[in-house]
Amino acid sequence: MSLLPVEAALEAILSHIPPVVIEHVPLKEAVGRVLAQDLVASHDQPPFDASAMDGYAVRATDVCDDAVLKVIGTSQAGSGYSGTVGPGEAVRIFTGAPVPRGADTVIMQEEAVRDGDRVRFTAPARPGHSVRLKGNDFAVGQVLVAAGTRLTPMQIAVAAAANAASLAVARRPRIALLATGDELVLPGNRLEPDQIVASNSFGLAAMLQPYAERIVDHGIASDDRVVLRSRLEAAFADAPDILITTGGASVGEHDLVQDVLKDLGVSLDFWRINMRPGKPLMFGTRDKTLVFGLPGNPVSAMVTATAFIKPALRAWLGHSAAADWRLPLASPTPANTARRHFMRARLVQSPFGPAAEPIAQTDSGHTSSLAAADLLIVQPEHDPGQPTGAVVAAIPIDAF
Ligand SMILES: Nc1nc2c(c(=O)[nH]1)N[C@H]1C(S)=C(S)[C@@H](COP(=O)(O)OP(=O)(O)OC[C@H]3O[C@@H](n4cnc5c(N)ncnc54)[C@H](O)[C@@H]3O)O[C@H]1N2
Ligand code: MOO
Repeated sequence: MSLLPVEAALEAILSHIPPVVIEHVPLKEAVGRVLAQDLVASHDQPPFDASAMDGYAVRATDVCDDAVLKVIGTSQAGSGYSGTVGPGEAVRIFTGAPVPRGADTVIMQEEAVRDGDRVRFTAPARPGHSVRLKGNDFAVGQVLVAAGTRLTPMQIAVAAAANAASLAVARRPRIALLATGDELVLPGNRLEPDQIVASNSFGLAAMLQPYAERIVDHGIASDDRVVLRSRLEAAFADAPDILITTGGASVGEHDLVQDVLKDLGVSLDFWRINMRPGKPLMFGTRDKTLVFGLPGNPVSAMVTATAFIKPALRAWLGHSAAADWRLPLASPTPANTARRHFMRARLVQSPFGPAAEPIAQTDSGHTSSLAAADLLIVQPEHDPGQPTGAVVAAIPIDAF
């Protein structure tokens, strides 16, 4: 049976992503959200020519050898000097205060000798020095943060400086999770023989939380058609934007998820994707809900979520596509098969900078090696294997 290339599956998924929906959130809640409209400056910053130092505002041409100027007033932050600095005059000024009319330069107080209302300077005036010109930081109409940016604390600060009390960000999807499998029990229980602790929904919820308005974990459904149907109906009743199942995606008699999703009206593709780990993947839609059926093997579930669901969520939020990293190998990779390999690897510091150290483990049930990984090296189909130092593509596991 021929396997679907990774790109083809991703393209098919992305074709179902709805347009970004804008919502406005207070600045205090905006960090980590994806900006949906350019943040454009509506005022000049600084709004006036401002002093960068505590000192004296002067006309630079007045400050020559032995010149003594008359101090005619004070300009403080929040309370500027309303007059004009004329020839032979200076204004005492503080950091952030408006530079008064007539003055073009500020000389810091360490270079001034004050005597009553007179001041002279021990250093020459440099015209324009220590003056932050109006609009020097940003000017009206300037795009400060582009739509599609995931907001950092620095960008929240510039948005506040630009007088924005709220920001237009992308509405985040509501995500529902359902694990399937008779053998599964929740963490914290005593294990009976044949039981396995359900880990997928926990890993997925943690992975997807930064993208989601809400994640509802619908728990575990047994491999029973009636039970599975009612659990899926309950999950759909909430009208989630995205429903993710894990397990039951393969070809065994107990792999019922596909049938039941179809019974429930999901228009579903069942793909066998040319990748490892993570060959079986279901994708479909029901009304406005996108449905992902991930394989049950824990490494396959997390890797398919990284390769398909994270890009889908970035697109959902209008976030500019994340570029894979390019990193040198810290040790060689073995030859690949015909399937693209998302190879576990550590990020290590080599004498030449960061490098990818491949992890040999490839079992799709081996969770501890995935937990030790920082990266998934994306090894092309049929790759002959690469030597130490070869530059390879890698997905940083913890990146947005
Ligand atoms: N004859 C074939 N068998 C299998 C094929 C195949 O092509 N032909 N594909 C294999 C591949 S590849 C994968 S991946 C798995 C996918 O199987 P399912 O999606 O049906 O997953 P299950 O059988 O339900 O579970 C597999 C494995 O993972 C454990 N599991 C399931 N859910 C969880 C969970 N929530 N938390 C932790 N662990 C979970 C489960 O106990 C099994 O050990 O099929 C292969 N077989
Ligand atoms: O999806 Mo599977 O990982 O190749 O065991």
